[in-house]
Amino acid sequence: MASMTAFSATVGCYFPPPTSTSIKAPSLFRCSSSTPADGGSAFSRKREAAGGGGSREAVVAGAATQAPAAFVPSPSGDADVKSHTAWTSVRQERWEGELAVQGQIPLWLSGTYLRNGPGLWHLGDYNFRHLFDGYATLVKLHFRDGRLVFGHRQIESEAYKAATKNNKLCYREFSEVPRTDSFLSYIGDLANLLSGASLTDNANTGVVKLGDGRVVCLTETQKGSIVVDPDTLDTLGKFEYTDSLGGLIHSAHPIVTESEFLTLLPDLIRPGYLVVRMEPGTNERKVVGRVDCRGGPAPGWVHSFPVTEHYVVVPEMPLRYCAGNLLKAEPTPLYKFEWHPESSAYMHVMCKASGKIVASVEVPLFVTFHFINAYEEKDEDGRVTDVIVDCCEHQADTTILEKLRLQNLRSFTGVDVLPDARVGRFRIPLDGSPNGELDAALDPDEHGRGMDMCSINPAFLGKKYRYAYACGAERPCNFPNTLTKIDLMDKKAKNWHDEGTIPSEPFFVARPGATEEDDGVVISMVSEADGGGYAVLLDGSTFEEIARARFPYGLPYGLHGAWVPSSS
Ligand SMILES: CC(=O)/C=C/C=C(C)/C=C/C1=C(C)CCCC1(C)C
Ligand SMILES: CC(/C=C/C=O)=C\C=C\C=O
Ligand SMILES: [Fe+2]
Repeated sequence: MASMTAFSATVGCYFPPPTSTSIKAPSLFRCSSSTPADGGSAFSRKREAAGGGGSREAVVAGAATQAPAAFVPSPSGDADVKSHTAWTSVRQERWEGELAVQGQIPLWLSGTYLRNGPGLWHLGDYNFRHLFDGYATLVKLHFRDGRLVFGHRQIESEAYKAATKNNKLCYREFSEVPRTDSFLSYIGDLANLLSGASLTDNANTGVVKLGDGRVVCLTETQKGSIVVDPDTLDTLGKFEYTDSLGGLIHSAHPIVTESEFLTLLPDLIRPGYLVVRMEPGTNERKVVGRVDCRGGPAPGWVHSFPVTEHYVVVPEMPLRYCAGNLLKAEPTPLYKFEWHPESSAYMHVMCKASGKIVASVEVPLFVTFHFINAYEEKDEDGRVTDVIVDCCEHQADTTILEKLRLQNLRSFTGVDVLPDARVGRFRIPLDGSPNGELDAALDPDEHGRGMDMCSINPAFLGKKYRYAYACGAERPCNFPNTLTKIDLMDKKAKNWHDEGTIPSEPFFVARPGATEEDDGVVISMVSEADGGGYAVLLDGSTFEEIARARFPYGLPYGLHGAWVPSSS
């Protein structure tokens, strides 16, 4: 599709032609109190020339030009290698406006797609190390009557506000730790470190719509649960858990439906996990049950976990939390985690109704961030014999964590460096057998041996399903760069690819009234190499592109999204 050169001015504002380099915001659209005290000055362009990879203009909204390319040094120190837009900090704190659409947005698509992710990776001249360190950038695509309004805004976590006010890191992020002097001056004493007071609340991983309508941005620290307004993207305040379950961390990916919010609380003191459930309209989690770890000095990392109709599956991955690493100032090779192959890997199956463990099996070693789905398999008498669990599996290789370092992401030279991944399918027997199986659900070459950032039709959560949408690889690459529809029945994949771009997680939205599993659209936001970007809509069934809308400037890579349907 040809790209558009003009943008609509009906909702937001006029964009000057992309060649312009000036940014002048109409005062109407200037940020108000949310603008960091030091405004643009804390984010000087000097850093780009110095190889920072960040690109942050004066903090304005409502007016934009094509983003200037940011320069980062190549591994050899050559300053000519441009940082891909996906790994370049968001250029301004917020923007909102209507986009010109090429193609057809289905008229039934009415609501807001929200996407969250780490979008600001520097403070002044200081550059963060890891993709997961960035301050949260929340993006919306509001669809109505075939039209599209786009907006983005930084989430005003305590960590973000303190960092922008003081122009330095004040809380512990995924890999970044404040320097002792600034840390002590801001936070206080060591007790605050142990109590979790110094942990980040930077809600940069995902966003969920609770059954009661509240929209919450999340990360892996419990304090990083932040309520936002899905229309204005305003930060409304902390989501406070009113129970007394304690703990500091939880899974980044709760299972959220109209009727419940289920999550896992890893217990680092007495290695295990609490499975907890929260009813819509409340802030109180109740314990469903507890799983004790079978191996290792600590629980395995639970970035996500799967459920079936009747069971919660608790994965015990050999990539385990490490309390020692948590306290270290410098990042270790696996950050806050440690790889313990000797501890083996396990899958525990808990009955949702009783909290009882119905199976606990040893499985082959595995590494995953994201479980795709799970379901119960029955025999001819209707008895459940096995639980099937699918995930984006990194071939039991932890190097993917290192590949997500910004320096590595920014230094793609055309050499293929993305480690292989596959759709890993676990079979967990419920007959008391001690072992479960793990195999590829389809030939990984179908999707270029890249596999992550998945979604399914939410009506098939926990049920036998056929289709998954995810990012695969068109090699050579250093990061998944295709949108891929996986057919788990035919064991085939269909791939969409736009050379040089990085698309974010393909998010499936079902057509209201649909009877086929893949009747709907798939939404993704695409970052181009040189400062541009666009939203793309694919038909969920044919996987053909049906619409695209250019952004005024490209956005950094974002992680996970949610759909908030229009209320009328
Ligand atoms: C963005 C993403 O996918 C994961 C983010 C994970 C984060 C921010 C984890 C943070 C943590 C700490 C700040 C200390 C405790 C351990 C851990 C949960 C890893
Ligand atoms: C970006 C990512 C994990 C994000 C967690 O929320 C994984 C990418 C894996 C690449 O193959
Ligand atoms: Fe995730």
